[in-house]
Amino acid sequence: MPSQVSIHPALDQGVKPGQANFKGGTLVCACTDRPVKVAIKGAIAHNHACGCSKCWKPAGATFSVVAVTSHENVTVLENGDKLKIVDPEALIRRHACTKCGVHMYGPVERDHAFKGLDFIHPERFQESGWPEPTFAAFVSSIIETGTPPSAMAGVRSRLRELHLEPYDCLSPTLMDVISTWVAKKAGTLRE
Ligand SMILES: N[C@@H](CCC(=O)N[C@@H](CSCO)C(=O)NCC(=O)O)C(=O)O
Ligand SMILES: [Zn+2]
Ligand SMILES: [Zn+2]
Repeated sequence: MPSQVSIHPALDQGVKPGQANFKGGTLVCACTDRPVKVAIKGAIAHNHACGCSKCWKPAGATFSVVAVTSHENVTVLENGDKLKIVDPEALIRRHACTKCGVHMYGPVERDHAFKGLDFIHPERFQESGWPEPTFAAFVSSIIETGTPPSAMAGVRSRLRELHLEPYDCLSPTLMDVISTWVAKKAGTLRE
């Protein structure tokens, strides 16, 4: 009997594997009139489901689907006048469509392990074949947007069923990248 817990409309029927040779495409917002279009010329990485309150999610989703790409891969193609930065002080400077609310790209410009990367939502690619999410991040954060703590065991169990290992921050790989960067900057790690 499949679980009734909903993670994201694009994942609830099973996570569809992407194509290894996916090299980008065009992200399109949800507007029917003058949609914002953003070209991503290159691979995307670290695709994951994110439970944080800041990432854009479609209606009905508990988690977002979010990945990174190099900033140099990102070009606004059409209707960029509709974009506005959600929170200029945030690490991820999410550029959202002011009409439909979809976040189109979010560069990290600050001195940080992720500097030079942009966060994007692969479900907005007009092309298919983007690499599937491989883990779930900030799972406990869904409580902040209204999921009752009593539902968390079911959510984590459903994520594991979908092969999206749940973490309450980022994946160990990404947390190691951040800590390595911090340690090198502090001079506690020299390798
Ligand atoms: N509990 C908070 C967590 C918000 C948070 O730290 N989000 C992460 C992950 S976003 C994509 O994986 C983050 O790095 N945020 C940086 C930023 O938002 O600028 C909440 O739910 O709000
Ligand atoms: Zn829009
Ligand atoms: Zn997030």
